[in-house]
Amino acid sequence: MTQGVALTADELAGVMDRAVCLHDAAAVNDALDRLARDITGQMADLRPLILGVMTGAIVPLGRLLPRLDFPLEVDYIHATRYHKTTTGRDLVWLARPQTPLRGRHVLLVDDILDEGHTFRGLLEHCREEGAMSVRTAVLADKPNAGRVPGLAADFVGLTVPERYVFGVGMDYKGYLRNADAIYAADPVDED
Ligand SMILES: O=P(O)(O)OC[C@H]1O[C@H](OP(=O)(O)OP(=O)(O)O)[C@H](O)[C@@H]1O
Ligand SMILES: Nc1nc2[nH]cnc2c(=O)[nH]1
Repeated sequence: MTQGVALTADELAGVMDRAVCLHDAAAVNDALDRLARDITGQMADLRPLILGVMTGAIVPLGRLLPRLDFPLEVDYIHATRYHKTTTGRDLVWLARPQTPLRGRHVLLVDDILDEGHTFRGLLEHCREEGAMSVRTAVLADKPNAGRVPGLAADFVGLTVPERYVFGVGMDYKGYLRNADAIYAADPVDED
């Protein structure tokens, strides 16, 4: 697998300085509250299996779970197509969930929906494994003309423009997932 570029603290500080804040920490909190309310409304009685899509889901899922006050199980699924870069390629599977999916109501949680190839592959996998239903939740939705036709998330926190975004789980070349707001990288940093 492609390794991330070793960026220095100065280089990362430059990326942050040039970036534009799209959704600040308060807006992200509100979006997580809304997501939790919507998910609860539809899934509270389904004893769902929630699958975090690693690695990006780690922050939004970790913040969503304490907001969900009903019986649920959590596992993870790991597939990547950006490999710590800013350009998507083929979906590479790194881990399949250990929990059997047969007969389960599954909720896939990810940080961002962009072209949709990741969700398409994961939805296919869950259905092949016999899930009774599969829903999708994302913190950030990036509508674009390259989207897999007909693919949309069931639960969306925020919308972002067609820029490379990072923060709240989303990486910039493997870094900055820990930023507590959602930023758009400057075009000079997008290569
Ligand atoms: O809709 P798509 O165009 O398929 O892109 C969305 C996917 O891209 C990112 O994952 P990435 O492959 O970068 O792995 P990561 O979660 O480790 O950052 C993100 O976490 C989504 O899973
Ligand atoms: N971090 C990050 N990951 C993505 N995966 C697909 N699009 C994006 C994006 O804009 N940012």
